[in-house]
Amino acid sequence: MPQARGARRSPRQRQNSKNKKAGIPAGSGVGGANAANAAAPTTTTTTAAAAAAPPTAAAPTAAAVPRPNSNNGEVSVVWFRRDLRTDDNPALNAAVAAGRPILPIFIWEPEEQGQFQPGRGSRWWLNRSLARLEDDLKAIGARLAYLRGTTALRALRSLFARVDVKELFFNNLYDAVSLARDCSVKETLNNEGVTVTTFNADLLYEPWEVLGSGGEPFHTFEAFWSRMQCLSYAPRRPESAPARIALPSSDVFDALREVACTRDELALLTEDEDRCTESLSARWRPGGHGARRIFESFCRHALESFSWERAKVDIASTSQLSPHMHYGEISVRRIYYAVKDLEYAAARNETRGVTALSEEAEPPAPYDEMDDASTLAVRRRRVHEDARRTGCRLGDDTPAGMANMPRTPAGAGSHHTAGKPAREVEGPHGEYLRCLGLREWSRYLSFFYPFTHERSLLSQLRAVPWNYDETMFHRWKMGTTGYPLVDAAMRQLWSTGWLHNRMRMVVASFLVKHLLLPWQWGLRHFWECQLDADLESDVLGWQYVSGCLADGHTFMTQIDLEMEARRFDPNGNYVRRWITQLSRLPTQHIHAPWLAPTEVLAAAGVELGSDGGYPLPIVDPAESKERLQRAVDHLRRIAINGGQATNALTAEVSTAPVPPAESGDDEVGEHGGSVPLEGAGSPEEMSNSHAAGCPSREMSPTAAKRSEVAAMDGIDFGKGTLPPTLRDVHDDMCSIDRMNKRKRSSS
Ligand SMILES: Cc1cc2nc3c(=O)[nH]c(=O)nc-3n(C[C@H](O)[C@H](O)[C@H](O)COP(=O)(O)OP(=O)(O)OC[C@H]3O[C@@H](n4cnc5c(N)ncnc54)[C@H](O)[C@@H]3O)c2cc1C
Repeated sequence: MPQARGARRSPRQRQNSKNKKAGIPAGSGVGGANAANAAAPTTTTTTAAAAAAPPTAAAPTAAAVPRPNSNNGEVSVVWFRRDLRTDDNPALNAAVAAGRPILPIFIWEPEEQGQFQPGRGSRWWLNRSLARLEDDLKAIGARLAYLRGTTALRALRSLFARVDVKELFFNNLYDAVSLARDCSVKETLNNEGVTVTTFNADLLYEPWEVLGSGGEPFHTFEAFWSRMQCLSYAPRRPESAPARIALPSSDVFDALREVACTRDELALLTEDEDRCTESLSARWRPGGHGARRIFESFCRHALESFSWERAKVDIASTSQLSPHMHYGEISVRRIYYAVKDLEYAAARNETRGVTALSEEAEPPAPYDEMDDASTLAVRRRRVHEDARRTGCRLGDDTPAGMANMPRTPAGAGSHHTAGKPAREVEGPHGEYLRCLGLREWSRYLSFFYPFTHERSLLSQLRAVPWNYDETMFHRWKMGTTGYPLVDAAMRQLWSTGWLHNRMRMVVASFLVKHLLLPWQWGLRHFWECQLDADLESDVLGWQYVSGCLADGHTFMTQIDLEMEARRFDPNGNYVRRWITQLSRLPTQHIHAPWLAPTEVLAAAGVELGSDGGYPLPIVDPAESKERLQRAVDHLRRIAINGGQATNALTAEVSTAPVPPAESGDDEVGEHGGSVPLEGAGSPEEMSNSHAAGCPSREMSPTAAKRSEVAAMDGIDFGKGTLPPTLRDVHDDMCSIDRMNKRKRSSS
């Protein structure tokens, strides 16, 4: 059927035309969507998607990089980024396998990271984590070199001008900033005669391994998670650290002196910052050893009760591994297999320690791998079966393409959940594995929609009439909003650099829905303070809470602060811990001190609203609801007017009330994501592309409620324009404009 003018192309069509431009035959799978391609190394192309895709031994075209004069011997360089570990580090292991002496490097290029250069908390962590990595590398005979540059490419080129580097190895990252940088590094260096090889060390599966039946990316967590668990092969097994690394010759280190510096010279923290962050050392132990210790202790004490206690904020209910995981000090595959191992042992009534964490104690039978040849054959067969089942087209079925595939087949006895629907196979630690799934999802979203750190995924949310009130923003940051739960969390964030997920959701929702401040402001503040500041997870959290995602909170619903407080801090211990002014207030008033009788306040020594006392609420709940309602009306008018923004915010008074507060059960991604998405094109087009990829699923109660409200209002706030491929990063524009153009052209 001929495509209507202006009609939206399917992801497959887009991919094919992108491939065509890059000289890749249609259906080859590059940058696209099939399991065979997923794990196979591919040649670098010009897209950001390709930045994360490992290249094959692509014949370098020209040797344009200035080569060193001295003949100091060929070396391989391993570029450490957010994989600060020697254990399960595929880039490091591949460099060892290449057989040359190895030079491990770290590059500090904050200018290149622009507004997303690491904040105070994150730099504190990085500094200490690098020190631990130095030790770990020293233990296997290697020396970490530090480079400083305005861009990573410049730093690498100045190194390559002095040292004879044959090959550069690094592990993939998926945030928008890294994707763009890595793409240019790969392309330039490959063209200049240095082979660049990259690996997956951050995820269970690469984003392009988990796609819908039409090869399109998912846009709801449930669909993604179900598909991920249905893949017919398990995530690749973690690899041990190399026993020994060959040092380059002393000439190399002499040459290095001109370009390298010490960790102190990187000046990751100013003196003032270093002083301010002293208290962090008492609580956190950055580095691989600290990560393993935390994880083991979590497995022993909290994993068992994680599924029902994880929402409690007044106890250590979660693993608190996020900063360790952000810097890759512990591999997600180690964690995954350790948890699976415990599940498996529990199912067989065995008592087992966290064996997968210890390198000496490799897990027994079910994890045992087959020899390489049979593994490859099994994997190849499974990929074809998978492709047949899901309707995916396979790319080149070359041995080179298959060699890099995950190696644990999901055969009988394996406790990977291959081939079964997600819900059926969730074991006792399913909730914890879901958290790892959310982490994967955050990278997935960032990879396929790399504009989400700036703009809402759902396009109509880009027109919110925000209340740009800096005083309110300041009070939110300082924890002086007058709402104890919010203030306690903001003070905890300020002083410890870490927050429980529930609290992140509460303060984020308060900023967006109660104060109507832009979520990007909140993200910036989080970015500066968090020890675990992680662009992909941060974006996922903020977009989820702000109503920017198809399966997140809706924009029009406010969180019920009092209910949250009573559910997750029932005794007020959390508030008392962080707001000493309120510590003597009885529990029944601790979450709403403005409602407490004067004599109770006086007895507890609480002064409300005075200098030095606890502030009165920054906004009246009723007023904030009205303001949110006006914003919703505004968005509704835009949608009804076909995208024409009107300034008369108060001209029409909607009869639809702001829906009741959301249930406290909403963890990120918990809804089941069943609201269908619709692109700017017709519903028919969409059913051919996006929706077709999502496995059918039951509608969750929240989603059903939301659809009901939307139907009453005559508008579906779950609908939006989702640019389906990376191409949209480059030509994405406000979808309202696009919608108008399309309307004009069709009329
Ligand atoms: C507004 C907002 C901002 C956030 N910003 C960040 C951030 O900058 N960095 C960050 O790591 N997490 C962020 N999160 C996600 C989540 O809050 C943290 O990952 C979690 O609280 C970390 O605690 P934990 O290690 O004890 O997690 P656990 O519950 O023990 O989970 C284990 C691991 O799974 C991953 N994980 C769990 N939940 C999520 C999630 N919702 N999204 C992504 N990964 C998850 C983390 O790596 C975590 O360490 C944010 C959430 C929200 C709502």
